[in-house]
Amino acid sequence: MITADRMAAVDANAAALGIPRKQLMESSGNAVARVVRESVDPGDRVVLVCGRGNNGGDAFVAARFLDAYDTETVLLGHPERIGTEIARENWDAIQHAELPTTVVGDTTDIADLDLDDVDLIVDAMLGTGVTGALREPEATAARVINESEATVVAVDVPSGVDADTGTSEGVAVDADHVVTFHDTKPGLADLDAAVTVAEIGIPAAAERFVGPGDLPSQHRAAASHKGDHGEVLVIGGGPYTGAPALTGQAALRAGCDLVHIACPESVARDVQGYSENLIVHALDGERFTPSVVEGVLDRAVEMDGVICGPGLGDHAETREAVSNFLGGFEGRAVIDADALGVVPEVDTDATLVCTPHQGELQAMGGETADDWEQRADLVAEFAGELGHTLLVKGPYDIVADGETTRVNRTGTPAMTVGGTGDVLAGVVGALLVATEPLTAAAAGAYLTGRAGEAAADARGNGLVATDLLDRLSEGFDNE
Ligand SMILES: NC(=O)C1=CN([C@@H]2O[C@H](COP(=O)(O)OP(=O)(O)OC[C@H]3O[C@@H](n4cnc5c(N)ncnc54)[C@H](OP(=O)(O)O)[C@@H]3O)[C@@H](O)[C@H]2O)[C@@H](O)CC1
Ligand SMILES: Nc1ncnc2c1ncn2[C@@H]1O[C@H](COP(=O)(O)OP(=O)(O)O)[C@@H](O)[C@H]1O
Ligand SMILES: [K+]
Repeated sequence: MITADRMAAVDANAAALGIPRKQLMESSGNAVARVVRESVDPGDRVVLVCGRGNNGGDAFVAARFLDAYDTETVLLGHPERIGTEIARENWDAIQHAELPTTVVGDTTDIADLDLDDVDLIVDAMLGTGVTGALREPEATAARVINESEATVVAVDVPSGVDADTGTSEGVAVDADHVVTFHDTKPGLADLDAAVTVAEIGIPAAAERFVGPGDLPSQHRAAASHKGDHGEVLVIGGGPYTGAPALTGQAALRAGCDLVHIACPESVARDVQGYSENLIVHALDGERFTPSVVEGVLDRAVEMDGVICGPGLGDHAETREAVSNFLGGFEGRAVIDADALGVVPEVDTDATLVCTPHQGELQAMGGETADDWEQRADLVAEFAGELGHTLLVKGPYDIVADGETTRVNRTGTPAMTVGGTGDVLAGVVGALLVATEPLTAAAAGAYLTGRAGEAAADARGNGLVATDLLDRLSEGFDNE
């Protein structure tokens, strides 16, 4: 079962693996033709009613595999308005091959569409790209299709039906058979139609490994204003000063508008000294202690997200302070480094993403394995028990929430240098502001690894964590 959004992401991941969309379209069209051939006899009349998107593109391909039949490929709308290059190329191919086609909307009107003596209609007007009720001429075409005696084979989804919900806002094609691709869609379950799930050559890797399709959109409304894109609080520092500053700057580089650092006054000036981009709030004392938790909670509740842990140190007072903080916090937080040990013991209403390396995972009570597939199963199980999302760092990062597991392969051994985990925590914290935990963790691991690769290209094993900061925003240019 796969949703339309997830299908689009998997599509993009397949392309990044070297399986271009046009190849997927070829496989889809071939699969449709195979089902059509099982439903008609040679010489039967087959009409393919096509839209201007890739759903139509699938049928332009299918037409090439149905040359033995009396086919007619009908395009609703002018070829100039075909919306994608791969659909356009497949339309041009059947034109050059002189397969019979009709264009509706210019000279021919949809009402002239004669489907009376047709044996089989391929419904390729709309698939997962439908928005709202069918407009014209698709709506009339759907009615003409439904009134005909022909067998109706729908491409991917019956036109007008929402692939995720199975409902339609207006008229929808009533199909006898649906040929859907790669995996079934939630909206097909209750349809009164036979459903064929066709493999179209998308490898499991496109779903399992994090890819460009898993990155949240970087689109921003022109009318955005300060703070719209995230205000986060880093709770860190104590013995260490670099870690919270790395985390805070990484959160900015991952798109946050405002980053606050709550750190002990003993290191506040040092942390502020790293960057004017950070807003530093000094906490009484030399480490994070229960006495300042109340004030930190008051600030945290104003934020879109929190990153707790970088450089906190593991003093007993600090562990108690983290425990008290999580006991009172109900928002979204990344928990990293020395704060991780507290998570299994504390009862919190917060939505957490924990980012342990394998040693920290074991200290939390989790199990690990050298083989990443075994590790993935162990981490998924532990995430389920914890009730939080885990990002277990390593050569392959394992991201799991107990329901879904993704594996991130980006990164380089040059990233074992200190501070890269602090950068990762900042990236995940920034994404967690506006993205679901699993997606934020998967995308954070992917982007941090990509930045590490870019840094290693330039500096080899001499890369340092700050090299990643400049390269983070480069990774966001997903297509
Ligand atoms: N891995 C995969 O997923 C693969 C997917 N593949 C195939 O791609 C399909 C998705 O393609 P897609 O994204 O181009 O969208 P699609 O369904 O053709 O519709 C877009 C068109 O519909 C139109 N339109 C929209 N709403 C409308 C309305 N209410 N009433 C009327 N028109 C409306 C819209 O017009 P516009 O709004 O742009 O003017 C645009 O022209 C998918 O279902 C599968 O078949 C395969 O090739 C292989 C692998
Ligand atoms: N051997 C490796 N190969 C690829 N990426 C790695 C490797 N070791 C660590 N990384 C990456 O470096 C980042 C920080 O991981 P790690 O060094 O374990 O964290 P920390 O800095 O907290 O110890 C993660 O994004 C991880 O994927
Ligand atoms: K369709």
